Amino acid sequence: MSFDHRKYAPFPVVDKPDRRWPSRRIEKAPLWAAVDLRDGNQALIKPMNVAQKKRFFQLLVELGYKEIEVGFPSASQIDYDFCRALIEDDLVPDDVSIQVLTQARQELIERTFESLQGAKKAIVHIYNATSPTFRQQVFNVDKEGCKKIAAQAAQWVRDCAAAQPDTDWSFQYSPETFSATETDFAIEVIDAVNDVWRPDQGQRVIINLPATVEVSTPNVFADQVETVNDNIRYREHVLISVHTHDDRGCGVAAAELAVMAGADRVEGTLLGNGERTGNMDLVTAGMNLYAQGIDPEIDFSRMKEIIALVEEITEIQTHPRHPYAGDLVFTAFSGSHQDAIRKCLAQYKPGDTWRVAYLPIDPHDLGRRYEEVVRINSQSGKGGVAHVLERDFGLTLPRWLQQELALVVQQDAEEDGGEITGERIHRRFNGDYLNVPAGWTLRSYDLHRTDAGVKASISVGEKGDTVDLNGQGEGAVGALVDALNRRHGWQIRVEAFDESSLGDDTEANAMACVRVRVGERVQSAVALAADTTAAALQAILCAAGRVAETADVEAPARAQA
Ligand SMILES: CC(=O)SCCNC(=O)CCNC(=O)[C@H](O)C(C)(C)COP(=O)(O)OP(=O)(O)OC[C@H]1O[C@@H](n2cnc3c(N)ncnc32)[C@H](O)[C@@H]1OP(=O)(O)O
Ligand SMILES: CC(C)C(=O)C(=O)O
Ligand SMILES: [Mg+2]
Repeated sequence: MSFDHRKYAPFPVVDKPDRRWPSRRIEKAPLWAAVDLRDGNQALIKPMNVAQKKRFFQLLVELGYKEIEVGFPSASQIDYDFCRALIEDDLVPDDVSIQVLTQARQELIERTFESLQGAKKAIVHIYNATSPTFRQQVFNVDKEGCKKIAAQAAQWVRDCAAAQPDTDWSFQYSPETFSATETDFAIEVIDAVNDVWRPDQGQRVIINLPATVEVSTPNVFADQVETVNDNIRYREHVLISVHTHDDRGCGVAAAELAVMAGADRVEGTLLGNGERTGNMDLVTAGMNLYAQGIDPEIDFSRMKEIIALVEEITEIQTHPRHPYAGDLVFTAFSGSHQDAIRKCLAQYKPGDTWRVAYLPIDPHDLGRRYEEVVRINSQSGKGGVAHVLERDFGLTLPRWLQQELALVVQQDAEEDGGEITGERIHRRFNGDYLNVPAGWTLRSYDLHRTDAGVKASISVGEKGDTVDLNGQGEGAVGALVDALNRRHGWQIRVEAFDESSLGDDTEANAMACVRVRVGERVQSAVALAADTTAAALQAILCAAGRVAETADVEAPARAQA
């Protein structure tokens, strides 16, 4: 059997009874570093060319990222050329630092500094892997040997920087595979690097803690970060950064808990592109803050632009359920969700704190439309159908009619198997309730109030082919019902009747909805008209006409002819 979990060992828990991070809250955005052009790039089937890197860099700058890892210039001519272009064409704003990565090898470090000649400010980022697997199987070094690689490289970096004093240098060190390294050993290595760099003497230093491969639950990573935070030398003089990957699907969670555990800075990529399952997603992490009322300091209102550019350059499509960014993340198909969203949206006023069921943020903030929020399929209920008619066609139906229409729409959806558009619901509504059967159009009406009630003379039919119906009742509707009963020998009972006025932007001013019973037959109808009386009379005529059609009764004017 090859599917055998005994091949794997559990990651050891960290014994840390004094952990403080679980009761902390993130109250401001960390310093973000975008590594799309390096870590994201090294994961692409087709790595970026210089022109693509320029466009991506420009977007990152415009969004608000201040530290951007632009490549691995000692490894690739494109990355080298890109660095030169950024510097020589003066493409880096004064408040933005470019960052470059290199292995802890002298010739590579020297070439890296060469690529940065003339930069106003830059971050040189060195790494070596520190975990037992790497020490034993990849580098074949003991702990001392591993520490020496790091300290030696730190020295080369310091020397190279000293030779280019016009640049404002930051130094960054990553104990690669930190999360799989014994934490006390990682601290030893970090201390050895900082003993060379001396952040306490004014050198800006970033200590970046990578979950190169995510190997544990995020709480374990947070414990590791808090341990480093509490025990490294020069802590108050260095920035602690985290760089998480998403192998277990928790890259963002691990970074968030790490910030609670003391990290000042977070590295990631837009939409999470990166090696294997990806890097920590800057969009999700930033928007998670935003949804808690914290300024992410990045402009995600340009979400459509972010998605378009990332998709074009990475040639990777965004999952429709991708947090905040996917096509479907603001869409509810299920009935109870739609009902709750509709009720909350109706109560929400601009300026209120956002409290809308099932929508963690306002879709408008990311350039999305409320039109996408409620979409109808067989999982939908009356609330959703009503919402679509209200939203797209300005029609607010009474509850009993919502229920009736929703059943019909659900049948359509079940037969169809997919989504039912707003237009189709509207067509169904018109066909089943609103369209007037031939010969049953209200032409005019004349009402006389007497002591006995209302006497009505109602002209019905089509142009040039009308008849007057005369009846008496408590009101106009009663009088029409009386007239129809006399004419057809029916006993019409009005079971439900609702009328409402419509918005200013509609031709009709009033809507009436009726449900009548004629013997065993129940029929609902709706009418839109210039006034409420006309709407009520037309709705009754429409319902009567539908009953007549199925009972083989002629329309009044035709019967007369
Ligand atoms: C987790 C990360 O994302 S780390 C970044 C990874 N990104 C990349 O590797 C992309 C760019 N890299 C490259 O193009 C190449 O690896 C280069 C140009 C940097 C180096 O290429 P090469 O010299 O051919 O070596 P190769 O790629 O095979 O690297 C392996 C050698 O580097 C050593 N090495 C690997 N990482 C490091 C490091 N961080 N510091 C020092 N030495 C290292 C290995 O021990 C091995 O040495 P050996 O040849 O003596 O056994
Ligand atoms: C080089 C480091 C920071 C890295 O990308 C990783 O460990 O994932
Ligand atoms: Mg990485």
